[in-house]
Amino acid sequence: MSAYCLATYRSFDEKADFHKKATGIAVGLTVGSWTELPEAQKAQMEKHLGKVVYVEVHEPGPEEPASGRYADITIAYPDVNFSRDIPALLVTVFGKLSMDGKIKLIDLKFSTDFLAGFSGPKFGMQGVRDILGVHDRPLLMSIFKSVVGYELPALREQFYLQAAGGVDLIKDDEILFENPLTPLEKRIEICMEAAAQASKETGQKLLYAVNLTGPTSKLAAQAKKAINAGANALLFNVLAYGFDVLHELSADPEITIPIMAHPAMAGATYPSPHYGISPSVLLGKLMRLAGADLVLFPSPYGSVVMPREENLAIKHVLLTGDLHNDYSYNASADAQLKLAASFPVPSAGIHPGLVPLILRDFGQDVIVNAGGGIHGHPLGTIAGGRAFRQAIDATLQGIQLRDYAQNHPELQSAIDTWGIRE
Ligand SMILES: CSCCC(=O)C(=O)COP(=O)(O)O
Repeated sequence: MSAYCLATYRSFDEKADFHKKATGIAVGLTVGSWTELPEAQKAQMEKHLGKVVYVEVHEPGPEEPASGRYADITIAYPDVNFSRDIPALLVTVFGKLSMDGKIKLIDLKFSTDFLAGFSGPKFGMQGVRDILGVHDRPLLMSIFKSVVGYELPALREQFYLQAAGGVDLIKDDEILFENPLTPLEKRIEICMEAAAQASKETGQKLLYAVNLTGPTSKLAAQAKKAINAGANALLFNVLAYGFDVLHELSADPEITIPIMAHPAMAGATYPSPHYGISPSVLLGKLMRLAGADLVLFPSPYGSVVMPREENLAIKHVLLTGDLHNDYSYNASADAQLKLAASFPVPSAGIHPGLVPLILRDFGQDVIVNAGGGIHGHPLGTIAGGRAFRQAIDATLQGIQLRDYAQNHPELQSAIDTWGIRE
């Protein structure tokens, strides 16, 4: 049987014949034209022809505006039409189509054959936990803040304060690029030194995700330079460089440390209900397929807000969701293709008073991540980390933050500053 990748779209139009539209997509994005072809050529082209799998029309009710009329359309694209890489798939299923009126790509399912071209996250959630030796609680990450224009000693101090507060991971700010004040190798050297110093005090291991930047053709070499300098994780702005670049980095056997995907620029693609690509595809399926070990995305709780159901859909595809389709499902081959889970990192504007909500939605399989919520703590950065750890401990023990805070001044001070969201 031929193999197909499936794309589902939500198409908005007040009057369109959506079945006709679906056929237009299936034919237009594959063989170009069909009914006009002579029979002999049809036989030859059949294996390249896209198929309409499903059209479900939503007619607006009496209270809804006509502009609310839409259809969910699923098209199967024959694998034979594209190479085994994410750019080829995306250009096939949503290249020109992304510019053709109100239409959003809301799901992608991959054939077993297509999935076979990807090994997914090298470490994944379990591998990151194994490196850190922490298996029984959510992890805590902090973000460097105000680092542009700083010199190495100031950076070292900021790193140490974050680490001493008990965080498990520290990431560079995504806007910290290669620069003369804090060049990559020097930055790694002083930060790993500070990590070792803090580790003697906290007894914890720590991952430092250094921002991998520069011209695309030099990124793999830069990553290896970072590893030689002692880096134990990489931060990568995936959407600025492209999913295929992440895939090449994650598949490179000499890149032996976890890769953390930053969502910078994702807001140019997912938020509109009518255009772009849904978050569970953009920040979920494609990130995991391309090999991100950890994936940051806006949370439903903080300063850059994403609706909760979209967050939960990202969580599902990063952790458990099968990426294959059922249309050309090959159970025995697919069993070998289980990709490791990517660690979800809901972020932006997170403070300790949000921890119960985060754990309610994500359970233990989450990294609680904060920049301002750690550095902005009134008692300082170390207290900021401690307040988060206390909020996590309290929530895991089923204790209300307010009660736990009575004997934990760092948490109390955080609650006084940011409050608690129920
Ligand atoms: C929108 S997800 C990326 C989060 C991020 O990188 C960040 O710097 C958030 O910082 P904050 O001070 O809002 O915790």
